Amino acid sequence: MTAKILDGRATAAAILDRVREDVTAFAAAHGRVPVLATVLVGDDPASHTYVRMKAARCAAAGMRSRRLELDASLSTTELVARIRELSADPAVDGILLQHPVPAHLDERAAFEAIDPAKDVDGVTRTSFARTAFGEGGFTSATPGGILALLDAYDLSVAGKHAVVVGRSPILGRPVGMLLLARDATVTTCHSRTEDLDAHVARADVVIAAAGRPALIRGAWIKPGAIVVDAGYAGNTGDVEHPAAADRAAYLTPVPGGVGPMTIATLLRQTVEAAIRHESTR
Ligand SMILES: NC(=O)C1=CN([C@@H]2O[C@H](COP(=O)(O)OP(=O)(O)OC[C@H]3O[C@@H](n4cnc5c(N)ncnc54)[C@H](OP(=O)(O)O)[C@@H]3O)[C@@H](O)[C@H]2O)C=CC1
Ligand SMILES: Nc1nc(=O)c2c([nH]1)NC[C@@H]1CN(c3ccc(C(=O)N[C@@H](CCC(=O)O)C(=O)O)cc3)C=[N+]21
Repeated sequence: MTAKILDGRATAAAILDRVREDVTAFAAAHGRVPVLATVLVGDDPASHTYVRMKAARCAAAGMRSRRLELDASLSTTELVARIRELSADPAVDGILLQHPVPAHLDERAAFEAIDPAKDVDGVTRTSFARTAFGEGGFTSATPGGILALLDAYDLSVAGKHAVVVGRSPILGRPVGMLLLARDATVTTCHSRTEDLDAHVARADVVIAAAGRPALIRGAWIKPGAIVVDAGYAGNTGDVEHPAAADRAAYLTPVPGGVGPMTIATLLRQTVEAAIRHESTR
C-alpha cells in the first residue's frame, strides 16, 4: 500500500479563501479589518520565522497583525502586564503568544492573561475546558487544524482506536479531547510510556506530536492506518516517512501537512473573534 497524502497546504488555502471572503464582508459592515496581535519573547530564530509566516498569512487574508517583540530578560509580571494590555485594547481582536517562552518565565500565567474572547490560538484553560466539554469556543490551533484536515478528506474517527503521542497543553491533550468528542477510543502516550511501539501498532489513527524526529517508525504502523504527523522539530516530522507511507492508508507530509492547517485555524478563529467582538460592543 502506498498512503494517500493529506494535502494540508491545499486544504488550508481553501479555508483561507473563505476567511478572506469573511474579512471582506466584515470590513464592509464595520469599516475596519480584524486585528491579530502576535507576541514573541526572545530571539529564537525558528519562533521568529513562525510568527513572520503567521503575519504574512494574515496580510494575505486581508487582516492586520500587530507584532510585539519582547526582550528575553523581561519578568513574568511584565509579560503578563503586556498581554493584559492587549486583552483590554479594543483595537485588538485576537492574541497569539508564541510558545515556548524562555524557561525562566511562567508560560501558563502568560497564556492566562489572554482574554478568552481573544484566545484565537486556543491556549487558555478556558478554551481547553470548552473543548473538553464540547462547548464550542476556540480550539487550540494545531488540534483544530488536524481535525479540519481529517474532515476535508471525509475521514471519520468514530469507533476507531486513536493513539496520540504527546500530552502538551496546546497539542497532545486537546487533540485527544477533540478525537474523544468524535467518538474515537483515545490512548495518550508520552515520554514515560512503556512499549510505545506496541501502542502505535494497535492504532487505527496515529497523531504524532512529540517533537522527536522519526520517533514513530514506519514498521510500527498498522496497515491501513491514518497517520497525522504534527511534529516540527527542526522542520522534521515525528514519523519515519517513506517507510510509514508503505503501510498507512493516509499520511500527512512535513512540510505541507499540519503546519499550514494550524495557521488556517488561527486566522479563521481570528475573524470569528472579530465578528463576536463587534456584536458585543
Ligand atoms: N505544525 C504545527 O503547527 C505545530 C507543530 N508543533 C510541533 O509538535 C511537536 C510537539 O510540540 P509541543 O506539544 O508543543 O511540545 P512539548 O515539548 O510541549 O511536548 C512534547 C510531548 O511529547 C512527549 N514526548 C517527548 N519525547 C517522547 C518520546 N520519546 N516518546 C513519547 N513521547 C515523547 C512529551 O512527554 P512528557 O509530557 O512526558 O514530557 C510531551 O508530552 C514539536 O515538534 C512542535 O514543533 C507544535 C505546535 C504547532
Ligand atoms: N502559541 C503557539 N501556537 C502555535 O501554533 C505554535 C507555537 N506557539 N509555537 C511554535 C509552533 C510551530 N508552529 C507552526 C505553524 C505553522 C507551520 C507551517 O506552516 N509550516 C509550513 C512550512 C513553512 C512554509 O510555509 O514555508 C509547512 O509545514 O508546510 C510550522 C510550524 C506553530 N506553533
